[in-house]
Amino acid sequence: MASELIYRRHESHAQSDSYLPKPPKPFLSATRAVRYMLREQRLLFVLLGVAIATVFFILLPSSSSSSHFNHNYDPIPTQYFPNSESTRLSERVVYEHRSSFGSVNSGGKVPLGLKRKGLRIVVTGGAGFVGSHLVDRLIERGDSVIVVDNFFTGRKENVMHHFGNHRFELIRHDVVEPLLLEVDQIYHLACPASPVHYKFNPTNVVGTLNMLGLAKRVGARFLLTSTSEVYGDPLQHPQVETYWGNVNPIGVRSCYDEGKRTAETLTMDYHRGAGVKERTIDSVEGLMRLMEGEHVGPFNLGNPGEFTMLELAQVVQETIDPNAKIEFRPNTEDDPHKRKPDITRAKDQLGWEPKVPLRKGLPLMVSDFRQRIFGDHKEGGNSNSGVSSSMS
Ligand SMILES: O=C(O)[C@H]1O[C@H](OP(=O)(O)OP(=O)(O)OC[C@H]2O[C@@H](n3ccc(=O)[nH]c3=O)[C@H](O)[C@@H]2O)[C@H](O)[C@@H](O)[C@@H]1O
Repeated sequence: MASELIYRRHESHAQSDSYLPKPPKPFLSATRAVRYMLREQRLLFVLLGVAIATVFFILLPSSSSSSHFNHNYDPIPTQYFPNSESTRLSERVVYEHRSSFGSVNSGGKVPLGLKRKGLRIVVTGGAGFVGSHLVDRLIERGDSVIVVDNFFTGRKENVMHHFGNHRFELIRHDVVEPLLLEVDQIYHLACPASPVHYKFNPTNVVGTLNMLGLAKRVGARFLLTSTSEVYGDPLQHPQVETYWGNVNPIGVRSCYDEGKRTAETLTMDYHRGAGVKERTIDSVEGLMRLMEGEHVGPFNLGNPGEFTMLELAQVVQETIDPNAKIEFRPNTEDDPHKRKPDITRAKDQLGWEPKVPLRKGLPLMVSDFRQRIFGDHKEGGNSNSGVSSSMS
């Protein structure tokens, strides 16, 4: 195309004798342009124009990208960096990349390699106490989470703040019925966890079996939250993971104890396929470390601090409600007399140990429940949460 145009111009020069304009002298035209600009302070206006344009282009990307930040962008979570110093540095670099690309690339693409690929994770019992905190952490980390819960003791309100997030789904489903989902990881927490409930509910052996079946079918990593109840009324103190426990198989609480023990058995049976499990949890952090690691078999994740029920009730009075009444009631049959997890394995292999002492943790737990149940954001109110009055 370009060569054709040049050719035509040559052609017209050859044909026209009447008017031959002088070829422009580059030097002359430049001086003419300079003179033009100097005349009547035009140069000043040109420079002013350039300055305004520059300011515009500098401000525009940053202001538009800040709105991208608020709506589209998940910064790489801090836990993926080994220390806080490198975290700050890396985040700053990421934000800078984002703001400069954001204005150019209206599609909002993040440069390859800057964002960790989110996992698809199912959390059964995700509407419960531990489960909902776990879900918060997974969503915060950038994963896609499906909560499966029959709301037996859990509440929709515990996860409602994620409604509208495209990485969150909630399914009302009883895990005793099979379920087919495409996921990378399964946290199996669904369980009637308190004595009030589990006595009336045949254990979730079938639920565990279903979830293990799902894990096997889709090749997902599996984590079962078990319980220290599997140690029964222990004859060994403290209890290490290899302790087999002392459970009355026909007692009133045995449906829970034996149910979880069977769930552990099934998990290990499936593992001789592929699986991970652990016992007694008090920490979402510990759960996540377990899931992300290459460990197999039970881990005690619990607080090895020992106190009597009376001491616990007194701490409740001191830290939560001085007016809470302590009532003495008969113990449930087969209740363990003494229990203390040995957490050496968790310390050595996961680098995990509980960080929150009882006196600090109890008020935190109460205010968490208050917030969930009453939507109450105030600390130290007078309302009795019900935690203290029924202690025996
Ligand atoms: O440490 C423990 O011993 C227990 O800790 C947690 O239980 P937690 O969060 O304290 O109890 P809940 O708040 O009652 O959560 C259990 C969840 O499972 C759900 N669930 C229960 C029973 C059932 O059949 N299906 C089901 O989805 C409940 O609705 C609830 O959302 C774990 O979820 C239990 O697996 C574990 O045994």
